[in-house]
Amino acid sequence: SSWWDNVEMGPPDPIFSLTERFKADTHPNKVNLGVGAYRDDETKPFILPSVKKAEEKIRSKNMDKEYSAIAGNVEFCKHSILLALGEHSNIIKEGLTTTVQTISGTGGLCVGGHFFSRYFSGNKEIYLPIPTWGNHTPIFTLCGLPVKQYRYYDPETCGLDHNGLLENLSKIPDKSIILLHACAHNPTGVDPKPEQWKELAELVKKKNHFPFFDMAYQGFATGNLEKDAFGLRHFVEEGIQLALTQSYAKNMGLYGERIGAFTMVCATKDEADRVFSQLKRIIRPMFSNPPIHGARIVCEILKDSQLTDQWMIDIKTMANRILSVRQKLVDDLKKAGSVRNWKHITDQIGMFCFTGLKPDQVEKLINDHHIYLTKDGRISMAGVTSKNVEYIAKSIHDVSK
Ligand SMILES: Cc1[nH+]cc(COP(=O)(O)O)c(/C=N/[C@@H](CC(=O)O)C(=O)O)c1O
Repeated sequence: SSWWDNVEMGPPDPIFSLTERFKADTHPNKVNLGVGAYRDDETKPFILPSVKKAEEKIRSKNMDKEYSAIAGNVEFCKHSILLALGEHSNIIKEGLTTTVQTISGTGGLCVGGHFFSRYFSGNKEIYLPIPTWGNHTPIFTLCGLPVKQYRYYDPETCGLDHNGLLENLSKIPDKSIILLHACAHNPTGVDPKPEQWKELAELVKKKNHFPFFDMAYQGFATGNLEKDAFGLRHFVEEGIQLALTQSYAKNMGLYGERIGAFTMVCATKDEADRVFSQLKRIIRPMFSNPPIHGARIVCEILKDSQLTDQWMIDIKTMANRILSVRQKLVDDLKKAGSVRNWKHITDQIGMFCFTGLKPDQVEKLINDHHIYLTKDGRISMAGVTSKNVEYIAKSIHDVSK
């Protein structure tokens, strides 16, 4: 027998395996609506003009390749929490937040998950929305945090199950950890409205739950950084302590640079210092210190108002293209003869659309029409362009009539 006889073949990742299947497909009309990565109208990856300018500046500085600090680039961490909470945030001024640089959003969730698993004194279970991003459960399971679920999406209305959400979170044990998508919920594209965020904050305060915000799409949902951070900032204004991860993969197109941040909002400066010291003790054995290039790009953009303005334009370019193809897809579905109600395609926001297609219909889309999407019927709107939208509409109509 050999050493690794006991190792079974693992199942393919639901999201990343789609890209592999798409690449292997030679059909001329193939379309990739799988991974949540922005594509321009030519289905090409998009390097933001603001990122190109930032990299030119970095290149001209001939910077070294020395190790980053364990907690990452200090300037990057400062800019990140200011971006999330706003320039006028009191808790930042009072030193109540502590931020570390992480391996993108996934890394932030993992560092945070390990911290909760090691130190949380409340109900050590993390509640994830139904449905949620496919990697949330594996991440927190890896961290040794038991995963539970709370009602979030209403398949009947293709909208938020607001009453179910409140009722569910009022019934679970006090002081539970609640994972919240800050904006552009993945996979449903359904976000709470401001009034619903306010009701949720009331409940969280009453139950003394601990929110863990996952903000992987700030700016991408509505094209507006402040609007997309409404829920997060309202919770902070209500005095709720919380954890936050940020990712620059989508809103700066820095997917492969793996640049993100984890922040803990604390009760006192002293608590923030102690939490910071223990976050570093999780990071050091995990990846020692984070990559330098992505942090430098983010710093160049966020510290220079001209580059920040350009970034705002770039974000609007992406958000607006996605908004336009949402409408076009609904129009083309009608043209194709579909009589179903596809209103949710334009009601939903951010990168994804939760079509409501069932697994057998998804399989037909992949096998008969060479259109790749995840089993749960999620499509990444970024893969839809003015050139393939009619084909996609006809194909969806064909499998759903
Ligand atoms: C909600 C959410 N949180 C965190 C991440 C992590 O992204 P990172 O690149 O680690 O910063 C993603 C990525 N989602 C897309 C890509 C992926 O699955 O990794 C997706 O859902 O397609 C999310 O959708």
